[in-house]
Amino acid sequence: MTATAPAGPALRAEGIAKAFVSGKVRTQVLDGLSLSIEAGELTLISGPSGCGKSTLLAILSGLQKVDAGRVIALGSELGGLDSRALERFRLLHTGFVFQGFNLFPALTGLEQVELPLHYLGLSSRQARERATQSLDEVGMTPRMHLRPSELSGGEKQRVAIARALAKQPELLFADEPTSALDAANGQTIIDILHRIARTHGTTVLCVSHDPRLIRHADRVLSMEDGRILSDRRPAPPAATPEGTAP
Ligand SMILES: Nc1ncnc2c1ncn2[C@@H]1O[C@H](COP(=O)(O)OP(=O)(O)OP(=O)(O)O)[C@@H](O)[C@H]1O
Repeated sequence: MTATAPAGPALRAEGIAKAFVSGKVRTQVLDGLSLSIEAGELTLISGPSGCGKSTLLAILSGLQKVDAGRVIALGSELGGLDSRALERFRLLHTGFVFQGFNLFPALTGLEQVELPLHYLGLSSRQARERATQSLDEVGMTPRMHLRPSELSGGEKQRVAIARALAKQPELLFADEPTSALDAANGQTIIDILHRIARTHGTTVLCVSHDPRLIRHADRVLSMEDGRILSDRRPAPPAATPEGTAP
């Protein structure tokens, strides 16, 4: 399977629907939602709790299946891939950053980042090179030999971002990446995500309540009740004089 750089949007959803059934209760989370996500941009999906943001992200990243509609990622229709091909697509082309970091307690930062690179078939030397480069990019070189229990929340999230980044994915998904962090650490994570979109041309799709993210996003989609209510492009943050807080 190949996923060539698409001429159009990096990600497209067409009329997607998703419901969850628990006992006799059926919750229609998404009902005919369509959107296009442009390549190389940081797109933020915001909206109140329970409106379906995480479900949408899980569907667009191939983690969950739709009941109806289509998702086209990098030119491949995800619904047309069998589970093996879908797994391979996710391995080769996507990275995921979670609110709770999802790091292995027993592994150092460097080992966490190297692990998926072995699955990609890189040699130990190549994996080490790429992992150290990614950790350097998120400012974690001095602490890359520490385990999660020895790292702050912000540092753990930076390791998780380095792990996603080291795969050099075209698509990077982030689900509430700053919600477990204080203001300063949250800001660092936002800056890193923004820089990844800018310097690597990665398509970054981020779900968040965090209003600080809005002015750093190229585009903000506001969701409510499983629908996109607004689609806007915030003005880029104004340059601040050196030494003043942004
Ligand atoms: N696996 C599931 N089984 C049953 N219901 C689910 C499941 N996953 C999500 N839901 C329901 O779907 C709705 C949307 O959930 P989702 O997590 O997508 O919302 P969200 O906008 O990301 O919320 P939050 O901002 O609080 O994380 C909620 O009512 C939730 O309870």
